[in-house]
Amino acid sequence: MIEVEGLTKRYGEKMAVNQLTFAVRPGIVTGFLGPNGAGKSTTMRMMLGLDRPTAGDVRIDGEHYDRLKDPLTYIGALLDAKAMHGGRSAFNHLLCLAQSNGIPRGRVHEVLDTVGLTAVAKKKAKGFSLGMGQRLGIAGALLGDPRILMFDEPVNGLDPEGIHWIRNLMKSLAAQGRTVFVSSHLMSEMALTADHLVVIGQGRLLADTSMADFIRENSRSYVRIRSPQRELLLDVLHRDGIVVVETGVGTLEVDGYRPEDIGELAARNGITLHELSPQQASLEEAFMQLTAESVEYHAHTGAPLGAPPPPLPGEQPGPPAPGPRWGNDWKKG
Ligand SMILES: Nc1ncnc2c1ncn2[C@@H]1O[C@H](COP(=O)(O)OP(=O)(O)OP(=O)(O)O)[C@@H](O)[C@H]1O
Repeated sequence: MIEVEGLTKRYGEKMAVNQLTFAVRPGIVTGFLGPNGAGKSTTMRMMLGLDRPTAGDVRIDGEHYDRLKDPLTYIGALLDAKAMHGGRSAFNHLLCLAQSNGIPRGRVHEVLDTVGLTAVAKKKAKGFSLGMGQRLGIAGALLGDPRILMFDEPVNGLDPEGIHWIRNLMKSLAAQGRTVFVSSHLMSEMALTADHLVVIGQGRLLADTSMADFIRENSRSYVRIRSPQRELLLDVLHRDGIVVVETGVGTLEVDGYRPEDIGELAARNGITLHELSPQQASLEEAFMQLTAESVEYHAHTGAPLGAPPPPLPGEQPGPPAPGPRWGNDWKKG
C-alpha cells in the first residue's frame, strides 16, 4: 500500500503537486493519469524519496522510503528507462542494484529471463533500443521481488508484443496481491490494464475512483439507433417526449433511455430497426472531459502546416499567415 497525504511540491512559483491525498491499494492495478505537466512524475519521485515534499507525507507500507532497509525489496520502480550507467552491461547494471540491496546474484538471471533480455545480458545498456531499455528498467523494478511496483510510462517505446507483455505482467503482479501503480498517456492501454484510477490536473486530485465509475461519471452514454423508417421513428420518439440527436450519418442518438425501452417502443409502432446499440464513451473521452479545464499546454487545431509558430513572450509577432493563424488558440494556463 502507498499512502499519500497532503503531498505538496513547489518549485519556486510553480505548484507542481498541490495537497494530494490518496492511497494505492494492493491486489489491483491503479492507473495514474493527468495531462502533461500535471505532476505525475514529481509525485512518483516523492514516493521514492528522490524529491523532498514541500509539505505532506508518503508512506510505503506504513514507512517513509528513507527508513526502508533494502528499499528494492519493498518497492520497485521504473521511472526513467535511460537513468542507468550506459557503459555497464545489462547484467552488471542489475548486479550492482542487487548487491546494494542484499539481493542474491541468481535473482539477476531470473529477472533478465522474465523481461526477455537473457540473450543480450552481456551487451552494454547504451546500445539498447528504447524498448530494451524499458525492459531493463522493468527488470530492475522486479529485482527485489517487492510487494509494491511503480511504473512511469512503462509502455513507452515498446512494440505491440511488448505492450501486450507489460499489460499481462502488471495484471499478474496485481493478481499476486501486489500494489501496482502505473502512469501512461496511452488511454486505450490504460483502459485495458487498470482497475482503479487516480487522476490529477495541475497538481490537484481530480478523481480517485474505479475505471468503470470514472468512465460513467465523466462521459455521455446513449443509445444509437438506425431505422429504414427514420421519419416515422422520429415522430414516435417525439410524441413520447424523447429527446433525439440526429447525426449527419443517418443515425439517431437518444440519452437517458435503455435500448430495451426504445426497442419496445419501436416494436409497438411496427417500426423496423437496423441498429439499436448502447454506446459508452471511451476512457480517452472521459479523461478529456474531466481534464479539459486543467490542461496546461493546448496544441493549435486549425493552423495550416508550415504556418509560423506563435511569438515567444516579449517577441514581436511575425507577419500573419494566410488563413487561421498558428497561435490563435494556443495558450498556456
Ligand atoms: N525540477 C524541477 N524544477 C522546476 N519545475 C519542475 C521540476 N520538475 C517538474 N517541474 C514542473 O512541475 C510540473 C509537473 O511536472 P511533472 O514532470 O511532474 O508532470 P507530469 O505529469 O509527469 O508531466 P508529463 O506527463 O508531461 O511527463 C511541470 O510544470 C514541470 O515543469
